[in-house]
Amino acid sequence: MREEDLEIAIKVVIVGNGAVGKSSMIQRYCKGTFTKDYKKTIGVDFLERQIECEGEDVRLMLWDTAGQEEFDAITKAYYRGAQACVLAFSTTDRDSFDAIHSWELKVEDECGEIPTVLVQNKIDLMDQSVVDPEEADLLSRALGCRLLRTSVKEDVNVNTVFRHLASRCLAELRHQEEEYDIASNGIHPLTISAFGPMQHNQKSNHTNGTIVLRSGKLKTRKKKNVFRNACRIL
Ligand SMILES: Nc1nc2c(ncn2[C@@H]2O[C@H](COP(=O)(O)OP(=O)(O)OP(=O)(O)O)[C@@H](O)[C@H]2O)c(=O)[nH]1
Repeated sequence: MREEDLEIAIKVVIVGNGAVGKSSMIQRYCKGTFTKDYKKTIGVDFLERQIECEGEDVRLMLWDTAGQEEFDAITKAYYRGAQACVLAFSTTDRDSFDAIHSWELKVEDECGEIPTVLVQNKIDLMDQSVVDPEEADLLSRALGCRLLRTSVKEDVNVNTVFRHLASRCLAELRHQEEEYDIASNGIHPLTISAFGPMQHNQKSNHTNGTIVLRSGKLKTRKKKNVFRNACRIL
């Protein structure tokens, strides 16, 4: 098998309070649809989309998690193995903005530091905004991630969110591949593992018929966890 036959798979988790528009964002991105009805997510949901990014075939696996606290125990398990994260809040919901730090901590607890984007959704309702634009900018700077303002309803900036994350992940991957080359004189040690909710120490598994190859040994950096879990799939 040639390296160009391989595809890069990125697991992205979308987190944030209930009703900020997480499910709508994933539906919009993967299916091109939008519905006004609110049906709260029970536990987790999953959709995927294939894109081309910087000359690479990338499969984005988008994990939609319930924003309601009652599902916290279930959803946390699904953060594991994620390589990127969307932190979402709503323009019209102050609590959802105030809760961003705690969502960030929950994800970091399970995944370490991964490429993240802060998303302010529902900007079509800017006239009802309860979040000062400067506050949102400050928060994104404090988190060290980019802020993107979206309207899933009007399809504004949704593609940019996922393209930005894919691009950040590819940069991390390239960086880590360079580190391998140096560390292993060009020999890439690989193990096989499955994506999805998995234990930190899980090495080999098979779910949904998808095989994910992952690097067996990475240079460890403090809490940096991009692509420690999975990168290229058949
Ligand atoms: N005006 C407006 N409404 C939106 C937008 N995005 C989502 N909504 C609406 O907001 C409501 C909640 O959207 P969901 O996508 O179900 O929210 P969620 O974050 O997945 O909620 P949970 O599943 O409870 O975590 C729905 O009625 C959507 O139609 C947007 O950009 N603008």
